[in-house]
Amino acid sequence: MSSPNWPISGYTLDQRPSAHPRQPDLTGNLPPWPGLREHQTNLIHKVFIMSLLSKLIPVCILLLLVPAASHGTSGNPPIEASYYLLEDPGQDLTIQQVRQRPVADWQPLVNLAPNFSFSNSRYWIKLELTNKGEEPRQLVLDLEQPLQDYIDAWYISSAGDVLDYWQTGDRRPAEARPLAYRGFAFPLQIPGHDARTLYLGLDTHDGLYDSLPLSLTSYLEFHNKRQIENLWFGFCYGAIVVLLLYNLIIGLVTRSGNFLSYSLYLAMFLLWNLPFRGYASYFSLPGGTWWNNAAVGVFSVCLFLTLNAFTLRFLQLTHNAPWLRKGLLLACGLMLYPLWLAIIGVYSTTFAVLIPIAMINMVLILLAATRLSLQGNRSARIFLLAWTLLILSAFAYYARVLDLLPSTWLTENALNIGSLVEMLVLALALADRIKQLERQQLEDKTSLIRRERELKEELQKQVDQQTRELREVNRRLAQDSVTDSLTGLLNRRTFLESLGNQLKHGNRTGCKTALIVLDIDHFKKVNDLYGHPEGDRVLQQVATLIRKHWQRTTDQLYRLGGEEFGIVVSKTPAAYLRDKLSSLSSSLSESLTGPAGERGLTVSAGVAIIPPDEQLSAEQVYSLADKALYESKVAGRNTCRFILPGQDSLTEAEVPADF
Ligand SMILES: Nc1nc2c(ncn2[C@@H]2O[C@H](COP(=O)(O)OP(=O)(O)OP(=O)(O)O)[C@@H](O)[C@H]2O)c(=O)[nH]1
Repeated sequence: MSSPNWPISGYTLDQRPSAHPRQPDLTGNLPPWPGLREHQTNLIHKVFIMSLLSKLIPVCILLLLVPAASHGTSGNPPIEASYYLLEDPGQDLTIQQVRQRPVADWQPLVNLAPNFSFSNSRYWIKLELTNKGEEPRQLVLDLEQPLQDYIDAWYISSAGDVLDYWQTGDRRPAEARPLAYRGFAFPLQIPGHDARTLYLGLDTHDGLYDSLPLSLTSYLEFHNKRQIENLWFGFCYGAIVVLLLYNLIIGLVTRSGNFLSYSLYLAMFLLWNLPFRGYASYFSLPGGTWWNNAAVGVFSVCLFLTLNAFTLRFLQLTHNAPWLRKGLLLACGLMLYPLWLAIIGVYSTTFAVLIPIAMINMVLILLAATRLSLQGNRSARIFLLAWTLLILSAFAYYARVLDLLPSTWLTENALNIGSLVEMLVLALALADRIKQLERQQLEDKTSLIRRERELKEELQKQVDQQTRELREVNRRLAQDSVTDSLTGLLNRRTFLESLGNQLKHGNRTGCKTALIVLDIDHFKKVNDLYGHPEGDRVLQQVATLIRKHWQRTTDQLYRLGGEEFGIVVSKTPAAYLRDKLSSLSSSLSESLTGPAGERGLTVSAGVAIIPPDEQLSAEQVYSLADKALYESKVAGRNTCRFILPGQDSLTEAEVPADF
């Protein structure tokens, strides 16, 4: 494989070019460098766009198989490279002064990923290269930090001539970059058995440095690494875009706040990550350098705001952990200040304020997820897993930067992998939440059906019970409507109807029917002498005695009104009735006593006996009995008269024995 010829231009320090010119090489031939650069640009663009669209899993598998590009040079014989660092607190050293500084002022740079963090100093890095071999070598010094604001680079020959000079950095136009690359890479050619020195002057907009990982590789290694890196980033971004669209569509269709806030979080991640990783520099917007720097701060804040919105909804903190919810809302409020700082372009202070708030914010989120996980919340456990994976990947990434872990493909891309896995696990958590909701809905529905059935059964029981009670009430009402409340005997309401029925029954069956009408003698006196309540008591006593004497189920006992009682009997001979009445009369005279114990209350009776062939109405029969009663009263009371239809009444003695 042939390597491109690299230019060696003979600029002196006084002939510093404003850009990096391409001059004929030592043999007088024009090098292919500018064309190569365009070729690289096109290639990287194509690869980036294609990989964004492709999102193919096999690419990922392929990447897993590719070993990481090693730091330093490869091949034989070796290139000797020494790094030195010089701090310029006053920012007033010129390149001439820097070059003249004694060796003792330079500190060997042991860690090839120095991080000056918040500092207003200017820093100088000197790279001394020696080619021990005979062949010329084409190398690239890769400064994999897309956010470095200003970089001035001088490439000096062993004779002290300036061979190349670049002014670049993310606050300078992307076209000024030595290589079309999201970071900053400096092409360095060194002839055989010769030495070169590269000076890098590093400065910031307002005093914030990020880690500056330096690596020296051959051009081919650099090129391969960048291609793979772009494929990998394209895959990650593509996957996130797919996730974003998928969740956004679900969120819009279902109007679910969980999906919408998660989509917003993904969108903010993309908007933050593109400038943060240096890919935004590919999009040549007017004022792009300003936008890219502002976007890192603005979308960092937006990332946390949308993350909090998602966390609040997903973990249902309003209900599950109200005080952590308040904490996150407070963090959101505080973040508005760095958001404003980022918008007005105060870059360093933006992050000086944002970083502590963001750290507290993350602790609150982890606290909430841990707390709910310990309470058995399944969604919180998946959420916690997602964040744990991201944090582990961040540790792996920074451990590599600090040389605590070896530089492998995995550790170099740990942050990307972690972010992607975190988002996938969060998407899984959302899917799981839907499953849980469905299960919950099914359980709710089942329990609702069960409860409905129970309620129906309960209602049916109540209806049955109330129906029974209603029937009982109706029965009692019906009973009460035909019962005399004082004596408990049947009242006059159904008397005539029942007597009529009995007469018809006697007609049909050939049985005699008898109606006895009893009346207490001189009852008025009882009331007058002892009072109405005592009169009531006497009426009850009479009713009790009547019940005792007439116990057959077919006997119908009535209180016809006042002190008058009626007894309807069937199939009973007159002699038997006479004996019964005689017994009743004796019992009455013995039992009916006044309050002072005096005896002598008597009753008179009239008995109408109706043979079965008689067609008399109930009224006629009652008139007959009443007539007989009247005759008893006229006869002096305390006696009984029997009467048959169409005949005169008979005394007890006149009643024939076989009648
Ligand atoms: N304590 C009480 N008295 C009643 C009730 N119904 C009617 N009486 C009374 O019964 C008495 C009936 O009086 P009368 O019709 O003159 O009959 P009597 O006094 O029994 O006289 P003779 O029937 O002719 O023997 C009246 O004083 C009525 O007020 C009742 O439910 N309770």
